[in-house]
Amino acid sequence: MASTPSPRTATTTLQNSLLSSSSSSVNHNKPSNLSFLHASSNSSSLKLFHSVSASFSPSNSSSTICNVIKTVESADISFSNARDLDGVVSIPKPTILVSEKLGEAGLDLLRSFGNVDCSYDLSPQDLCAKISLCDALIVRSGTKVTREVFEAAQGRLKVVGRAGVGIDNVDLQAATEFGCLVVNAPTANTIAAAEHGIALLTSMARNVAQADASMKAGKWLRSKYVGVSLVGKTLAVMGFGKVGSEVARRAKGLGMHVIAHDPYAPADRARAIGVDLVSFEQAIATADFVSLHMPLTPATKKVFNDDTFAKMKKGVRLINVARGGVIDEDALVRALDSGIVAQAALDVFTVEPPPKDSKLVQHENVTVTPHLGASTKEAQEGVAIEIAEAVVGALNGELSATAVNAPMVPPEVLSELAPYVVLAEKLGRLAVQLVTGGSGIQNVKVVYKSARDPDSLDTRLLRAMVTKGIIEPISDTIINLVNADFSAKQKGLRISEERVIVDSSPEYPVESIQVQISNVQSRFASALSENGNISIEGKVKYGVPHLTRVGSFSVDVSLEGNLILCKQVDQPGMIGQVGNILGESNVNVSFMSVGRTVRRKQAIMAIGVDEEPNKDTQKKIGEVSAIEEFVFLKL
Ligand SMILES: NC(=O)C1=CN([C@@H]2O[C@H](COP(=O)(O)OP(=O)(O)OC[C@H]3O[C@@H](n4cnc5c(N)ncnc54)[C@H](O)[C@@H]3O)[C@@H](O)[C@H]2O)C=CC1
Ligand SMILES: O=C(O)C(=O)COP(=O)(O)O
Repeated sequence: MASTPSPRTATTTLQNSLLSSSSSSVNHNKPSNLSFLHASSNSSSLKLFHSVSASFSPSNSSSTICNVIKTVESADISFSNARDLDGVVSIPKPTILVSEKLGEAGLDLLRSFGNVDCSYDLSPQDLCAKISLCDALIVRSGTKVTREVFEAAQGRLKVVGRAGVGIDNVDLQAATEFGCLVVNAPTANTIAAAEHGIALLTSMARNVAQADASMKAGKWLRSKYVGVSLVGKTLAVMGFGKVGSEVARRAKGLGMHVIAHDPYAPADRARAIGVDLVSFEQAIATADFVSLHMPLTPATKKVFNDDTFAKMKKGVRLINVARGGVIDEDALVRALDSGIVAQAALDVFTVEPPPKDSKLVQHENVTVTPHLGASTKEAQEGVAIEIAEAVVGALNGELSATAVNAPMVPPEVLSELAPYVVLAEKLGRLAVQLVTGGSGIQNVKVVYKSARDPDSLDTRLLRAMVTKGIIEPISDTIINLVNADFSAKQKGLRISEERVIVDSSPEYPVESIQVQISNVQSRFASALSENGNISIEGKVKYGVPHLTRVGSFSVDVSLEGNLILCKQVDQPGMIGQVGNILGESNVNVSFMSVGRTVRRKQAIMAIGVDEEPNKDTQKKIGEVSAIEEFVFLKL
């Protein structure tokens, strides 16, 4: 193949980084699963190969690890191959479809790399019709990138770029199944969203939108639109992440007393800007204003509902620039009608756009904006550049720090580590559930005992899976090998690793994995080791992950289903008593293990259960006199 690059093509870097000119198969050892461009040496025909990537969702980690090894060859790429006059084969430019308005600087960057098709307001049918001619798609929150879109792409779509934070409009599972990388731009619109939150807060307090509408209708209603002052009032920031902390900082500047609720934010980061982290109940019961900045996850869906509104101060005011789905919108209408909520200012809605006759939108005490949080010139330029760089990088086959669905590990490493990957995630998931809400997690240490030389043990995937286990239950980010470190850093989480070389068989990559979380309180004090850290350890036995240590106690339970940990006085009959209570409420016990430090003193009982025991059953377990503490953990 000729080596002179054509200036009219965008292929130089592609060729340099990805082109495998002599092999006819995908190079699995290359630590990238994006696109491998292969030019056959005896043919001018260019083919694009996709390696199917794995999704590491908790429910399917082991099966998809096997899938990752599968490689499929796509059809010939459809942009035509061209030869320059001097005979140099030029690879056609990729086509990038931009389906929503994107800043010019980002578009310029994309145009310098590929053919850019800006087609806004496409119907779902039109999007599906176009997508098979596109290598990349860039969207904001208005385009639904559904399974149908990936199906219609017929294997050509390599990357979807979300020019913003929330990726709830992209079917990530489908993207992963179709081998399509999804990247987002998580930082460039933080300030814009925070400023919009403050704009809604202040304009709501002074009835700016309502007064403006009434004047335009020819009225002069000075006494109707008397507002409320902000100084000295309490603002509860729900979700103390990137946007929430910037809102808090600004509200302090307005003279407000700011508290925040975020079970996973470090208290010292809040204290540094004069904000107290409090419990959910305390936040909603004491606030005059409540501003929402948490992600939409199963745990936060409709978390503001009839029950929570009933616990709020009468006359509370609510701001939402996060996601509409965290509020039960019907319950909010009821709370507004009853006066519990005096006013609400909303930028986001469960369905966007909301129905024209939405009672919430039409309510006279509600101020609305059409999802404008990220819509400043500056944020849109920033987001556009951030996403354009990520998409171009992905088309070049580079690792992306903001990839949300693409693990990149050689298949042979994956297959060997598969059971340890499951163990690592489960240990992370267990460890985070042992932390008392509100403690804030900062330091996590993962200790691998292994007989292997450190150089021949690649722990990136294991570390990523521990990180995934810790972060996913508390965020809407999907963690994988690519974004694990980035996400941990974003959340102020320091994950350190230690290798302990043991004298056992190097046939197995890892003997045990220990996860330690330091400087936190535990819901289960016995999980604290002598040095005060939450510490749990697991091993893989016959291919199945097992929990082998909790704090200073040895146990041996396979990590399947759910787990109850009890600390009790080591005496006869304990297994029977707890087993009976579970049996009476039809909770099936899959295994039990008792570990103790000293005979007839304290012991830990680990009980695997298929079903989640209800509150009554848990209460009964807690009432067994010899049981000192217990905790229910979902695996
Ligand atoms: N309206 C708009 O145009 C925009 C909306 N957003 C939305 O704002 C939200 C926040 O975005 P970022 O600050 O960038 O995300 P982030 O990930 O930095 O912060 C989210 C915080 O919520 C916390 N959290 C998780 N579960 C929680 C719970 N149950 N209760 C309280 N806190 C909880 C997390 O620990 C984290 O600190 C997201 O939903 C995002 O989609 C972001 C940008 C623009
Ligand atoms: O970044 C986010 O999460 C947003 O909600 C911004 O949405 P947008 O890009 O303005 O449609």
